[in-house]
Parts: sequence; C-alpha cells; structure tokens
Amino acid sequence: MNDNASRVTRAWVLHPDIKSDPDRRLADHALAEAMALAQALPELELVGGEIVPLKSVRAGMLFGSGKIAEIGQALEDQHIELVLVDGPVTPVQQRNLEKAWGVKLLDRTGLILEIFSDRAATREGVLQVEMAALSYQRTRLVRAWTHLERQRGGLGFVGGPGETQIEADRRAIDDQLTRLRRQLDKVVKTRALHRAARAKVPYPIVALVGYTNAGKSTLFNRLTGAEVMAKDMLFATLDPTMRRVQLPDGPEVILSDTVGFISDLPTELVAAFRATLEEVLAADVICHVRDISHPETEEQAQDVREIMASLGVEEDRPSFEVWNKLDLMPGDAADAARARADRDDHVFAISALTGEGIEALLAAVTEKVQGRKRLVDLSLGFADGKKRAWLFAHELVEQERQTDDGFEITVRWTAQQEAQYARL
Ligand SMILES: Nc1nc2c(ncn2[C@@H]2O[C@H](COP(=O)(O)OP(=O)(O)OP(=O)(O)O)[C@@H](O)[C@H]2O)c(=O)[nH]1
Ligand SMILES: [Mg+2]
Repeated sequence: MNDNASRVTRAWVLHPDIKSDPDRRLADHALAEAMALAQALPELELVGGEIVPLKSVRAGMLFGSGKIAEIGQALEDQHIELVLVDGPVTPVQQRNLEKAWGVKLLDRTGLILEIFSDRAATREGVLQVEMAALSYQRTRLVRAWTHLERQRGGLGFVGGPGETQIEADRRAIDDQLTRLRRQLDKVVKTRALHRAARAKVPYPIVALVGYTNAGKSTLFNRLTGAEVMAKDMLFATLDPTMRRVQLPDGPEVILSDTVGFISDLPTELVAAFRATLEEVLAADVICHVRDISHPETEEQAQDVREIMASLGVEEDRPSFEVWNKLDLMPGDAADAARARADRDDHVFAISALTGEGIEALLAAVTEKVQGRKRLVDLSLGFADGKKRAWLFAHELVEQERQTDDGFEITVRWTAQQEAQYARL
C-alpha cells in the first residue's frame, strides 16, 4: 500500500517511436516534451526516460517480448514504480505491462488528466477535469479512476472485473457524469449572468492562446501587471484569468490568459473544457502566442490551429501570431524573425521577458479592436463621381480639397472598406 503522500514515486518515461505511425514526431523532441509533462506532476521523482524504437505496435503488450524483458530489468534495477508511456496504451496492454513489470502505468492521456486534476483550482475547472477523467475511464473500465496518491499498489488490478461488473461500473459512471454535467451547467449559468452584467460595459476581449509553455502567462503579467503563475512547467495555467487593460492610445480591453494546448490533447479534455474555452475563443481578437525559439515551433503552431478549428473558431477571426522568446534565439535567426514580422501584418516578434516588440503588438491590437481605421489620402478625377459619392455615403471623408483636375480626399476607413472601395 502506498498511502504515504509525502513519499515520492520513482517514475520512468518511455516514448514509443513507431515507424509505421504517419504522424510520427521527431523522437528526441517528443521524449523531451514527455519528460517535461512528467515533471509537471507533483510528488514524482523522474528518474529518466528513453526512446523505444518500434516497427509496429503489438496488440497485447505494445512492445516485443525481448524489449519487455530488457526494459523490465532496467526498471527493476532502478526501483521504478510508475512508467509513463508517451502515447496511447490500450487497457489490455496496460494490464499486461503492469503485470510484466510490476509497476503502475499511465499513458499520455492519463498523464495529462493527472496534471489537469492537480491544477484545477476553480469549481468549474474541477468539474471539467472530473468529467474528462470519467469519460476516459468509461472507455477503459479496467480499474477505477483514482488519483495517484490514492491508488493501490501496481499489482492490485490484475485479473480485471467481470462483464456484469463492467456493465454496473459503466452505469455508475454515466450517472456520475450526468450529475457532474448538471453541476457544471449551474456554474456556467452563474458565470454567464456575471458576464451579461459585465457586457453592459462592452469591453472588447483579447484572448491569449497557444501551446503550453509558450509564454502566455508571462505576456499576460507584463501587460496587466498581474502575477499569474508563469513557470517553466507544462500546464502552469488551467483556469482562464481575465483582467482589464488600458491600451495605450486606445480603449480598455479585457485580456484573458488560458490553458495551454498540447499535441494529442485528449479529446475528453477538449470536450470538457469546451464551455470555458468557447467563451474565451469568442474574443474580439485572438493572439496566438508561440515559442518561436522552440525547435518544433511549427508543429506546435499547427497543433494549436487544429485544436482551435475543432473548437469551431473560424479561420477569418481577427487574430495575430505573437512570436515570443525572441531573446532566446541566436542573433541572425532573431533578425530573420523580426524581418518576417515586419513584412506580415499578422505577425509580431516579441520577448515577453525583455519587453521587445510589445509596443507594436499593442498598437496593432488597438487598431484591431477599433475596427482598424487608417487615414489615407486619395486623389480623384472629376470622372470619379461615383466613387466620391460612395465615400460620402459611407461617412468616411475627413477632409476634401478641390484641385484643378479633381479632388484630394482624406478618408479614415477599415481594411474592409478599403477593399470594397477598390472593387468599385
Ligand atoms: N527567455 C524567455 N523566456 C520566456 C519568455 N516568455 C516566457 N518565458 C518563460 O517560459 C516559461 C513558460 O512561460 P509561461 O508564461 O508560464 O507559459 P504559458 O504559455 O503560460 O504556459 P502554460 O500556462 O503552461 O500553458 C517560463 O519559464 C517563462 O519565464 C521570453 O520572452 N523569453
Ligand atoms: Mg500559463
């Protein structure tokens, strides 16, 4: 029995590098991320981790028998109690491996759920994680979902429950899920009322989203002067935080910091957090914060885009890419990023740590929330009467001066209006 919560659990990470997997990631980076995930769990002593090359997945045991023996010996030598497998593990594989190695085993989804359950601080967060964990458990039903500290020794589950037991368990889970959903609905409704009260003062909402550890909270703190936990730890932030911010030369907005995304985010979690995320993603402006110094920054950005799309965020929603951690890049790479950002209206190269680039980002956010109006001087000939009438009809004209061959007109308009004008 492991009831002593103060005792740390010795853990080992395995990253199966499956050659036949079409979505295979660079194994070194994947292992590094899995180790970082493991480090985000409390009361674990991460002893180490390794990449396990695999041609294909074995249905019953995941790995081949030789490999299982080899790993088993290493686990025993190092007194490992918990093995974290960076990928999906079926309930059968899990049971077989736990038996073969005499350890407890968590797959990637299980690990992420554990981290979330540790982080959840608000009532809503706790309910959402509980629901995600239950849905996950429902698909497995090999053993009860319990928090690590409360779990019994690794060999307690061998054998597994019988069919009727599983049916009963499934019903119990469904009942519990219904109860949780009702509670969650109540919490969400209360919050919606608060939001409606807030909406009387229609502050535009600016949301920071991005891969975990990209620097969202660091940027949030810099912009708001808040002290949201920003840490070199995956999933430091779980519950969304909102603060009012006065934009320089602009309106006040509400800035929101959110939970980070990660590749292979468990679908159960995305579903459970939908209510929270949807509110955030309904923002007027979305800032996708990226760790541009990370070797897999492109893959991370793609993961974030996919998760946003699955949450129903339309691609044409006003959004910026914020290329963060510029200070960590070598000089020439940083210059290339700055140059790229200069060319692209949607990209801002910054360092949330040093403050570089923040001013330009804020100016752009201001423009965007104000409908992004620009002052432009136009010269129209006398023959352009239709265009001139259109400008006046849309109340865009700031100033007009007649010249020998037409009009000099100063207009203030949005990009959209400019495009409409160009098509006249
Ligand atoms: N060098 C450098 N480090 C940064 C910068 N921005 C953030 N960091 C560091 O990156 C780590 C993660 O930052 P957070 O702000 O917690 O990241 P996050 O996106 O909120 O992460 P989650 O809440 O886990 O999703 C921390 O150690 C920060 O100090 C930056 O511009 N430069
Ligand atoms: Mg954060």
